[in-house]
Amino acid sequence: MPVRRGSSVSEIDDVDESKMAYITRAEVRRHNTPDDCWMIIHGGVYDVGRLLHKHPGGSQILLKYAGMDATLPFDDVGHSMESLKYDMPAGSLKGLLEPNDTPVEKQDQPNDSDITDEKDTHCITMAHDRTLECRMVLNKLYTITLYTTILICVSLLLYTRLTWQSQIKTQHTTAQEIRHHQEHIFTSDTHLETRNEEFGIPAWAY
Ligand code: HEM
Repeated sequence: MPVRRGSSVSEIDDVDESKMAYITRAEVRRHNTPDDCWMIIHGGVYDVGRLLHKHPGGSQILLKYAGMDATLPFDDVGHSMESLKYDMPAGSLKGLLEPNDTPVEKQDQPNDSDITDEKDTHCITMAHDRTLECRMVLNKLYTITLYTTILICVSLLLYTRLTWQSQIKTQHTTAQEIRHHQEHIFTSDTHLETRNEEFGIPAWAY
C-alpha cells in the first residue's frame, strides 16, 4: 500500500493554518469514546463522531484508533488524501496537531486487549455492529421472501391462464365442431328427407 508519510492536512484541505488551534496528543487522547471520538490523521485533529456510523470500513476500526494518531493505518488501508476532504463531514477538523508533539512513529500502537480493558467502547461497538448485522440479515430475508412471493404469484397466474386457455380452446373447438356438424346435417337434403319421412311429412310438402 502506498504510504504518504509526511503529508500534511493543510496540503489537501483549504486550511488556513494561522486560524487553526493547535492541539496536543494528550488532549486528543481524552476524546476516546464512541460519543466523543477524535483522532489525528496527517497532522489534522478530526472529530470522527459523525463519520463513525457512515464509515464504509465500519465504526469498530475507527474506534480502535479513538484518541490516537491513525495516520499510518489510514494510509495502509489505501485511503486517498481527498477522502479527508470529501468524505469527512464538514466541521470535523478540530485543529492541527501541536508541531512539537511526539512523532507518530513513537506513539503506542493500539492493541485489541488494551481497548477492551481501557474502554467500554469495544462492547458498545460490538453490540451496535451486531444490531446492524441483524438488521441487514432481516432486510435480506424480507427481500428474499418478497421476491419469492411475487415469483410464486406470477407463476400461478401464468399457470392458471395457460390451463384455462387450453380448456377454452378445447371447448371452443368442440362447440365449433358440433355447430359445423349440425349445419351439415340440417343443410343436407338427404337428411331432411329422411327426417321428414320419419315424422310422416311427405317430401312434396317442403
Ligand atoms: C477518519 C477519516 C477516515 C475517512 C474519511 C475514511 C473514509 C473511508 C472511505 C470513503 C472508505 C471507502 C473507500 C476507500 O477505501 O477509500 C473507507 C474504507 C475503509 N476504511 Fe476508512 N476512513 C477514515 C479512517 C479510517 C481509519 C483510521 C481506518 C483504520 C484502519 C480506516 C479503515 C478503513 C477500512 C478497513 C476500509 C474498508 C476498505 C475496503 O473495504 O477495501 N478508515 N474509509
